[in-house]
Amino acid sequence: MISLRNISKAYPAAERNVRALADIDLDIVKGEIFGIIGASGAGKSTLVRLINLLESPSSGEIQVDGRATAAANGKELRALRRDIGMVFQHFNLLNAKTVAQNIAFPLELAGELARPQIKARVQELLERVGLLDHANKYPRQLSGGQKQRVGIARALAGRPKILLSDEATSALDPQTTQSVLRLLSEINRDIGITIILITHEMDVVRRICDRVAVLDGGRIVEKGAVEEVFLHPRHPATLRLVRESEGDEAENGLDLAQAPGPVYRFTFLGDDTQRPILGATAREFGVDYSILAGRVGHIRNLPFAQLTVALVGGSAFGAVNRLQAAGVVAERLSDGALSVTPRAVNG
Ligand SMILES: Nc1ncnc2c1ncn2[C@@H]1O[C@H](COP(=O)(O)OP(=O)(O)OP(=O)(O)O)[C@@H](O)[C@H]1O
Repeated sequence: MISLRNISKAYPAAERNVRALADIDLDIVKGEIFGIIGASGAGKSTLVRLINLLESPSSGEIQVDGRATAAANGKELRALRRDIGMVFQHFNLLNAKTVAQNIAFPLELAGELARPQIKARVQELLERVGLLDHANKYPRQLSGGQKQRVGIARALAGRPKILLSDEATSALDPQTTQSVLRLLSEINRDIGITIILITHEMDVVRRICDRVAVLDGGRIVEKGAVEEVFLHPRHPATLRLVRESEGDEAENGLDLAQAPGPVYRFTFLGDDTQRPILGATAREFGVDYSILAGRVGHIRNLPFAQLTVALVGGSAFGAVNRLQAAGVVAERLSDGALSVTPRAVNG
């Protein structure tokens, strides 16, 4: 759908060039929701300007739908840009136009549809984003969430192949954020549009993304299925973003040397969270366990539970093996060595 091959971007500066992005390789697949997450200054905005073809990379190649963008002339570039609908953090609505006029605006600019067709399309989009009753209001009469729904409808107006959302929920409160994310997820499901979601919040990624790439210092430091990256972060930048989203300092302050036995982190995903497997295994192998830290929640609609426990007495080895055989991911945290048994996840 869209691929970035060995992309670097440097900005000229007085002393030496600022390198905003380096060695970026990404393949975003048709129909997926792909998250790009990074802290402030990681290079997200630069990446957005490259993906929406407003700037070109210093080196490397960007392809949209198999078409190389570098060689595109003015007309081709405009056509490629129209394949990408943009949703902005601060909505970027025209204040002097109504909701319906804002949504119609890109269609009028494109000049391909007659007035009645535009009207029908706007109506369809208003319904899609739940704003039928607000068509004639002006942006100042809308809540933040409603403004973003207008932004989403406008981005979809020209039937783009990709929706590029740049911090679309960053200006919204948590509840409104959830409803906007739900809308994006429904749109992805219903019309199969590819969504690229740029954010600094792991929570946004956890709620709706299929895959994620973590940007740090202009490089991708980790990428994969959200289940894998969120539950088993390997890079310190990813760990920081996960901890930030969870407000979870528990494992941070853990003194492994003080634990009553070897410490493991067990991860249960999907149906495994419903099975009483931990207690049954502990009984079978005569192992006691004390819970030192934990988190439970959902990744998209998939439940997960992650428990950090010290195993005491009995056959810890046998118990861990049994859990692993049952599909539980076990990571040993004590003795300095972290051994991970990766779980098979989609993607
Ligand atoms: N036009 C520019 N000229 C010079 N340097 C730039 C330019 N745009 C970005 N940079 C530099 O590139 C790096 C990445 O910036 P970018 O704005 O892409 O990060 P970001 O992840 O979007 O940050 P934020 O979340 O704070 O907006 C920074 O060091 C920034 O100072």
